[in-house]
Formats: sequence, C-alpha cells, structure tokens
Amino acid sequence: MSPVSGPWPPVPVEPPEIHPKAPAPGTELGAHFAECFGCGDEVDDGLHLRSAIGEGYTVHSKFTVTSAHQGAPGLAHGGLLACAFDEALGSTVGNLLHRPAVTGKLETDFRRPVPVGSTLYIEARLDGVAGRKIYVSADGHLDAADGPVAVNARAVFIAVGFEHFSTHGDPQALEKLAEQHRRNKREWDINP
Ligand SMILES: CCCCC/C=C\C/C=C\C/C=C\C/C=C\CCCC(=O)SCCNC(=O)CCNC(=O)[C@H](O)C(C)(C)COP(=O)(O)OP(=O)(O)OC[C@H]1O[C@@H](n2cnc3c(N)ncnc32)[C@H](O)[C@@H]1OP(=O)(O)O
Repeated sequence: MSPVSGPWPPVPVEPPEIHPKAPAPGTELGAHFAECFGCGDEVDDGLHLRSAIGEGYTVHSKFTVTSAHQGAPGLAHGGLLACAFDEALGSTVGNLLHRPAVTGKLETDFRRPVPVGSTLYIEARLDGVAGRKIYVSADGHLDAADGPVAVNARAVFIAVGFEHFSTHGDPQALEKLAEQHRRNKREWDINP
C-alpha cells in the first residue's frame, strides 16, 4: 500500500482485463526497445532494467544503481529512480494488457536513500481501469525482493492509438522495432 496521499485509484475503476496472450507468470521480459533508456541494451549508461511476470499478474523488475545514476555523491538521483518506475509500470501495462499507452501522471514517494551499487527490486501491479485511464502502482525494495521499501510510486497511463507513436515519434525507428518484434515472434501486436 502506497503512503502517497489520497485514495487510490482516485475514481471508480473496473478490474483490468489481462490480455489472453499476456506472458505467463515466470516469463522473463526482454527489452521492449534496444534504445530505451529504461531497458535498452544499446544505452550504455541506461538503467538496463529487467522484468519478469510475477504471480497474480504483478511484474517484478530490478536494476542496479551505477555511478552514472548519481544525484548526490554515492546516491541515486531521484528523477532517475522515477524513470525506473515509469519503465516498470509501463512494462506492466504493455505486457499484461497489450494496450499501447503513455504515462499521464507519475507520483513517487522517496522513503530511503538508494546508494550506488544497490539493486532496486520493483514490484508493480495493475490497480484498475477507467475508460482510457489505467491505474498502476509499485513498491521498490532495497537489495532484495523483501528488502526495506525505498520508493513507492503510482501512475496513470492513458491508452492511445498506435498513431500516437508514429505521429509524434520516429516512424522509421518504429517500423524497425515492429520488424524486430515480428522476428522475435513477440506476441505483442505493435500495429494492431
Ligand atoms: C512506449 C513503447 C512504444 C512501443 C511499444 C512496443 C512494445 C510495447 C511492449 C511493452 C511495453 C513495455 C514497456 C513500456 C515501458 C515504458 C514506457 C514509458 C512510458 C512513457 O514514458 S510515455 C512518455 C511520457 N508521456 C507522454 O509523453 C504523454 C504526453 N501526453 C499526451 O500525449 C496526451 O496528453 C495524452 C495522450 C496522455 C492524453 O491526450 P488525449 O488528447 O489523447 O486525451 P485526453 O486529454 O482527452 O485524456 C484522456 C483521458 O485521460 C485523462 N488524462 C490525461 N492526462 C492525464 C493526467 N496527466 N493525469 C490524469 N488523467 C489524465 C483525461 O482526464 C481523460 O480522462 P476522461 O476520459 O475521464 O475524461
């Protein structure tokens, strides 16, 4: 339960409908985009966050804080930690619902410092859906899945059409990504 103030979700919601092709519990999720700062292998100083589907359709992610992620000497930058939660929560929405969506709002509650060299274990869950609004939350534990909670986060993702990415982003890179997904036989319909 997040200590961030106010009721959550803030509006009446429907239970999320897990997509029939959502990966089964235990499935390790690869990077969704090699150049993604959150999970991409091609971003040297990125987070290299790795995720797997948990029981009860949670998503478990982890990343190790490096010196490239510092704010104060020896400590993770708060915005960087927020980025990790954006990634983990986005992965939760994308992989469990198979709905293209973008972050509308992201709230974080920093409860303990996160030192360089520590690993953050993030457990994320779907909290409910209201129309295009998808409510998600997550807790980040220090150095073990049951370690002390360092960060809580909650977010509203807004479902969008695929044209959101092709109109506002880089259509050529998007087509390359779709091709990679086809090659890897990922079950995600990038162009539904
Ligand atoms: C990203 C991957 C793409 C490739 C996919 C490939 C593979 C996918 C597989 C798995 C995915 C895995 C991982 C993904 C990991 C990370 C993802 C990172 C996600 C991001 O990092 S993404 C970047 C940051 N993000 C933005 O760049 C958004 C900029 N923004 C906009 O583009 C518009 O702002 C938009 C579209 C949000 C809405 O615009 P719009 O015109 O379509 O709709 P409108 O404004 O009418 O809102 C409709 C309803 O949402 C409510 N609403 C809107 N905004 C709200 C807010 N802030 N708070 C609370 N509620 C909000 C309204 O109140 C209304 O609610 P109601 O229906 O009840 O009236």
